Amino acid sequence: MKELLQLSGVCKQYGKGSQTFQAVSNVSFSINTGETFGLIGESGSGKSTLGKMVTGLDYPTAGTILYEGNSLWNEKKYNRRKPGEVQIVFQDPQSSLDPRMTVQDIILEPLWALSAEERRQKADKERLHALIARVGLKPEHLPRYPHEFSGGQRQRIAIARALITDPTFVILDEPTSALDVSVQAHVLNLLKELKRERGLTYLFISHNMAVIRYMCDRMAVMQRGKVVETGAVADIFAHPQDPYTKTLLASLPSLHSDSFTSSL
Ligand SMILES: Nc1ncnc2c1ncn2[C@@H]1O[C@H](COP(=O)(O)OP(=O)(O)OP(=O)(O)O)[C@@H](O)[C@H]1O
Repeated sequence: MKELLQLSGVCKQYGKGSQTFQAVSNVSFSINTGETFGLIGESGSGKSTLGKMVTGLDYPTAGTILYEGNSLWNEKKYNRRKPGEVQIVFQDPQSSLDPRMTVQDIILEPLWALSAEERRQKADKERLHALIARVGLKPEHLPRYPHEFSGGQRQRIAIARALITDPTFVILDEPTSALDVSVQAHVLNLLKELKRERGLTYLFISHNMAVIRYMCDRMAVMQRGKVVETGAVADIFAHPQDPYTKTLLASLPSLHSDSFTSSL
């Protein structure tokens, strides 16, 4: 399998002098083209920080991140080889969508990173309508504002926004954690279908083992900034090695009985 993303010895330290904090410590793993790679860990374990370093929102203080073999960072400078190729969907669509922008402007906004010619092509009305229909929205939604929508609909807007540039790699940072359990399953299934249809590769960040098992091929377990275990999801669920992974799995029986797993 071809490696799309390779992280080697990645660190992120915040602060200066005696006030430093190591949010990510010496993290290494690879993500293959076409897979969904899960990143699980408790709150504050460094998952979102890793996602931000891959999308260019924050720089690593040590280590390398290669995308298709090329380094994404040169010191603090993010090398955007093909703008729009890597996109991110955040956890909370309430705060990640600008309340002053219409749905249409929100979805089209990532196109400003592209060339004028590409922008014209990708902003084509028929293409936009096909995309919003695919994520479960309607043309009459386009002139409206985010507050007029439910949490699930807002996350569909965020997904359309991430896909408008035709990315190859999408980071899903707790994409359904803020949603009602019944809505979660619909959005997860939509993400699975979109991946298949578009040949996407996902980095799926979650603190929910049931969601990771449902969505991912391989996974890494993070604790306090470090990766404590990496492997195929089926293997880790069958034979967890690290005590922390075992603790996470021990919490699963209660998840089995919740309406998330029964609604899938
Ligand atoms: N800009 C920042 N400055 C200082 N510390 C930060 C900054 N961003 C994150 N941190 C700290 O780094 C640690 C890792 O945060 P991160 O958001 O990556 O964790 P997480 O695993 O994604 O947690 P959650 O599931 O709660 O989002 C946390 O202790 C957080 O407080």
